[in-house]
Amino acid sequence: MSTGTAAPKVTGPPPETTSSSDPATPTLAFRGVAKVFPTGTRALEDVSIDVRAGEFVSVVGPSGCGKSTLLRLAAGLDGATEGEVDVRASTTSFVFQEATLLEWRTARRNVELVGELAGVAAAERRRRAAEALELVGLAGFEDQHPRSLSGGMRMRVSIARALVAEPQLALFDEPFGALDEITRLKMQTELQRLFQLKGFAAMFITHSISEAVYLSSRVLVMSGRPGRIVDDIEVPWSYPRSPELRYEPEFGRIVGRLSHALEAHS
Ligand SMILES: Nc1ncnc2c1ncn2[C@@H]1O[C@H](COP(=O)(O)OP(=O)(O)OP(=O)(O)O)[C@@H](O)[C@H]1O
Repeated sequence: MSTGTAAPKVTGPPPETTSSSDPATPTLAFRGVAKVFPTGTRALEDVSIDVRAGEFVSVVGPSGCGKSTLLRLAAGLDGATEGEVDVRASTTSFVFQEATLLEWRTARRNVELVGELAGVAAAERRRRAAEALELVGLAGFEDQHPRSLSGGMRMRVSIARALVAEPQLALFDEPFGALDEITRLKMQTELQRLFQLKGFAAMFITHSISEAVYLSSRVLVMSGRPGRIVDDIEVPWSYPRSPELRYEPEFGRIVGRLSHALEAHS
């Protein structure tokens, strides 16, 4: 048994042979995963999750229950102490709560960075970056620096940077947590549209139950630390979803069930 300082225990075939196109094979799978930090903190306990192509899975849970740890394991940024994390994606993108942009680069050059690191030719990089920025509604803002963009626009750049890599798996750690409510609702509408368009598998961490329900095909509820999956709720609506969905009685019923599950296991 390792203490969590070992190399990340992420398995799967080499990238060039991986594919998430077979719906029977999860793009991301946790199998009996536990995580104990060297400090002795037991963050996760017996977590098993499958996320398939075309699934948008949100995770909600009380503060400190291990949600970010779960995402870090999925990204290969840290290793499981017990169990296995199996990633079958040729490309994985990660979107953080902060947009984490390079301030001295324009929006376009922030998005181009992904291609630069991958050795993509300059003209092609530029084309892909322009396309990704247009997708997130930032056409015309390509040459602005992050400091002259609003919080919502900065997050759009961050999402464009994630999508330009054409990920099969996209991991989101509370990306809209720092935005005002109106911008947040707008970004939710945008993200589910992009999800439908691109068809990646998504794991999304949030403190907002209604955000989870609006965006997701499934919502997982974690218990208080050590985090375990205590509920797994399917959300019935197809994509794209109208913003008015939030006012449907069934939407409220699912939010209510999740709230009860959270309260019962906090
Ligand atoms: N590198 C680390 N070393 C030691 N303990 C850690 C480390 N990272 C996280 N923890 C602990 O593991 C537990 C889970 O942390 P994590 O950040 O995953 O929770 P979270 O559910 O994302 O929290 P929040 O909802 O407040 O963002 C916490 O008790 C935290 O203090």
